[in-house]
Amino acid sequence: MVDSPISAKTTTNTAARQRVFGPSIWLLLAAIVLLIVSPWVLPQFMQNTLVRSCLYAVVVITVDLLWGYTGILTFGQATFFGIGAYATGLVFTHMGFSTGMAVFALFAGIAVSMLVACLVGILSFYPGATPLYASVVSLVLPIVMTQVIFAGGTFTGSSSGLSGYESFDWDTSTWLWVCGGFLLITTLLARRFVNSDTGRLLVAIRENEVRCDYLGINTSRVKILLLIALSAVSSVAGFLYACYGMVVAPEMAGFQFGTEMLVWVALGGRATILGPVLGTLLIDVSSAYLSGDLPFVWKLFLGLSFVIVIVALPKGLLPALVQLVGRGKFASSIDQKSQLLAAQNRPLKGLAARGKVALSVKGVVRFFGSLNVLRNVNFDAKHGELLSLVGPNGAGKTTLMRCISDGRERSGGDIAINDHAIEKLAPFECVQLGIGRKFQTANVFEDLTIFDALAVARTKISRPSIWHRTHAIALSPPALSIVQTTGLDALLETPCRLLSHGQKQALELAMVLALEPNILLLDEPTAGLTKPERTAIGQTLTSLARNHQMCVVLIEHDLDFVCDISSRVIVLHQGEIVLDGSVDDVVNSELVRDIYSGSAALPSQAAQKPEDV
Ligand SMILES: Nc1ncnc2c1ncn2[C@@H]1O[C@H](COP(=O)(O)OP(=O)(O)OP(=O)(O)O)[C@@H](O)[C@H]1O
Repeated sequence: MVDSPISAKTTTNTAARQRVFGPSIWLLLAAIVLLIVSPWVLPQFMQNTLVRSCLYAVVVITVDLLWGYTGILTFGQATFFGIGAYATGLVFTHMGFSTGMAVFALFAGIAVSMLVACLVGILSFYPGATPLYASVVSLVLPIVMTQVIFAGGTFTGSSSGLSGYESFDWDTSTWLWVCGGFLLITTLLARRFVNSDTGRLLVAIRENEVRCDYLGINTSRVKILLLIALSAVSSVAGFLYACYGMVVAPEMAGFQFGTEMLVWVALGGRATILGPVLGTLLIDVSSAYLSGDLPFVWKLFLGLSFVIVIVALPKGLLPALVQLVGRGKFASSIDQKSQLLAAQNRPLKGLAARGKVALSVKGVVRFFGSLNVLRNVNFDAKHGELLSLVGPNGAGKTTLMRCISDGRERSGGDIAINDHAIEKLAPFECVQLGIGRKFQTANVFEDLTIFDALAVARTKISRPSIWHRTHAIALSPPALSIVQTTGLDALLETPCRLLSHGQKQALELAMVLALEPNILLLDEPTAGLTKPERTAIGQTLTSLARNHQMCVVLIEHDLDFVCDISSRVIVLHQGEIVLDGSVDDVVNSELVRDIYSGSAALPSQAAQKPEDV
């Protein structure tokens, strides 16, 4: 049972997972030295400000992970900072201070934050929720939190907050080491995390969540878990803030702070970790010095800088700076060569158990308001069958494919995949039953490389690590064959956005095949391809059906192509199946000719008696 290498470029079968260390070792050493010597070189005021800025920067990292990497625009991270701070303030004020109480306050803050994050996550990311809805929920969260604090009266200190409680008796330099060290460790862990398999998955979700869903990835769960983990980090920052400052106030959990953090992330550079950290330190320290002397001018200056950066440097300051000094793409710190391996002589891991019938469609109907797009569609498809769905524009072919791959799509009827009724299953759950769907227009991850896109496609089969980054993946023979025959294996480090239309189509097909499905749904896979590319795809599809016993269901407008490769053809017209037979049946059908010439009536309509009309 081995995975064999496929080319000179990929001639190794060493460990598939390798460690990733960023190139910023000098930056790290400089930060450590700066942190150690800061009490001797920085004035007291600056040290005080930096303690606060370091804690803010930790929360900003969580905002960057959510917004920059995963595409979740959130105003709510301030709330978790506030919960951590208030848990500490409340415990120290009402129960007294001791080391034991501090540990209790720390864990109480983390627990409450995680609980709130879980509720917010479920509300924001339930299947079908839009990104806008998630942002609105995150907007409401700090407002609710502030109102809860106000309503707490003397218990929470209402609008005045809590102050004057006892805390750790450390000097400023110790606090700076503790909080600076916390920031340093959080930054390193975050860099490591975003360079891991899971970091790559987060970018995929940001780039194309629908594609992830159809790759069998439960994106809602990923986002909820991420939110819960990051709420704990923000809560620890809040705990340290409350211990250090010995004061907590409603503003710490408020909407304004949540919004300011978004500005810091945007200014520093989204999805870079280091950019938002440096941006926060720079802006917060500058604000501490300048906002007292120039309160209005400083705010105006900050607002203007934000607008200018967003317009002129949409990626933020750090990426622009790095580009200026010619270091290429900032975020990329991975120097290992990516490898594709052939998964040979092993049972395919992703392959769902085959049913007696691959696909069963019974009485399926689909309405859009009063528009009846699918009417009582019935057919079965077997493994090893290459079934083409044809019909004029608007016949309902794509709608039927959507109904097969998403249990929530149809208005009525039953569909079973490998003998399992799909009921109301979401697409990622239908994928678990053995289905793979390729969309009409090439649907890949524009910002990922070809290798990364294929690696994301393997998420269902190979659990992504939160620590390591996989640099070698084993593809099933069909997926590998597509990659090799289309030359994508020579372009593994190329970002998908640079690929031609045909290459994107091929990559998407390879991604779907990497799932190791036994039922393949393809919506016009040859659209926009050249003749040789069409021939190559046709040969691959017939081989998938014949040699791998895959059930291939194909929507296609090119009838010559359909006739060349299909073992069976279904003709759909105005949402009804009007013919289900062999290629010869279609070629010789008067009805099909009439349908394509626009003069055919539906059999159900033709069968109607004049008095019924
Ligand atoms: N979300 C929607 N809301 C309303 N009508 C829709 C929706 N999706 C599809 N339709 C309608 O359903 C009908 C069938 O559309 P569908 O895309 O399934 O046809 P098709 O056979 O795949 O066409 P084509 O070959 O042009 O892709 C069309 O009249 C279309 O306008």
